[in-house]
Amino acid sequence: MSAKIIDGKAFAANVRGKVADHVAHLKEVNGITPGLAVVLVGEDPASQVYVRNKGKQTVEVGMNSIEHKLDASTSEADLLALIDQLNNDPEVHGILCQLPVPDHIDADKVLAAISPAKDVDGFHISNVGLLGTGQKAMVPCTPLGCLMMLREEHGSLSGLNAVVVGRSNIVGKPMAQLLLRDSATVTIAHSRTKDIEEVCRRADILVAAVGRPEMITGDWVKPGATVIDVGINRIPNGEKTKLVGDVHFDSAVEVAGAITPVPGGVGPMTIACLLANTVTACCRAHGLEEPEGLTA
Ligand SMILES: Nc1nc2c(c(=O)[nH]1)N[C@@H](CN(C=O)c1ccc(C(=O)N[C@@H](CCC(=O)O)C(=O)O)cc1)CN2
Repeated sequence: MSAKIIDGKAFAANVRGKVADHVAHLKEVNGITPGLAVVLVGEDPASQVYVRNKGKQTVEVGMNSIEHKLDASTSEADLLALIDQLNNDPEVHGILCQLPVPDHIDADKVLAAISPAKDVDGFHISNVGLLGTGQKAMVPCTPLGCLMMLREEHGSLSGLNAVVVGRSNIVGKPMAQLLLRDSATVTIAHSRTKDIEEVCRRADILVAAVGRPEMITGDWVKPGATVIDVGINRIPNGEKTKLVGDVHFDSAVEVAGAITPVPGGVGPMTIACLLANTVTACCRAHGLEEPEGLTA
């Protein structure tokens, strides 16, 4: 039997709708318009597309979009000065620096310079610590999107066996923390994990965030499991290229109970959750009630 396909595009549209409703409420009742500042350094083509989409969707939900596109040769000091300026701008509620940054810039330094309260990517060490200790944090967008889809699929995640394949700071580790927070039994698997196929086969929830095209095949999947594919890999396809996940979709779809496709699964949720985090940051900054269903 074929799995249910989780429609990330539709899910993301729904999240954006909720964000837009809350933004309208903030404007009408409180006279506040949330503002998101996005900083891009250099001309990486994929980053340019992501930043363009972030700006477009920010405006579509009624928020202010502030874009800073800097030359690839921008010095680290100049970038840090810009972040300092944005940290001190009361019109800016969320700040992010698009990753990756050019090699001469230390990404960790940049992330540490963003005010934790405006860190809508949830990458600042303070937010990492708050999430890890179960406190109110800004949560990284991609794992937050995965969590929203899993909650919708399962209701409660309590007691379910969740396996996260991948241990990156941006996806794998925060994903594991979020699953733990929802009382799942969590395993993080990675390139050194012994019998990784067997570990994956025990998962009721399998999150693939390893960055290796189609590594996880159907025989790694427990029948009926929910498979969330975070991978975005461009591979050759004849004369052209195509986008695939970390999961071999055609075999996994025959075994799983529900599965996210690539494209159109987790990806669209990343920007939707960025907008959700921005409205959350704005509410927190002004001591206002946070929107329901848009945070972890
Ligand atoms: N500061 C940040 N940098 C990066 C992040 C991030 O969350 N914060 N994540 C990625 C890039 N990213 C957003 O920034 C992102 C990636 C993918 C998608 C998406 O919608 N993907 C589509 C396919 C797109 C395509 O055709 O290429 C999908 O999966 O359906 C949105 C946002 C790295 N940098």
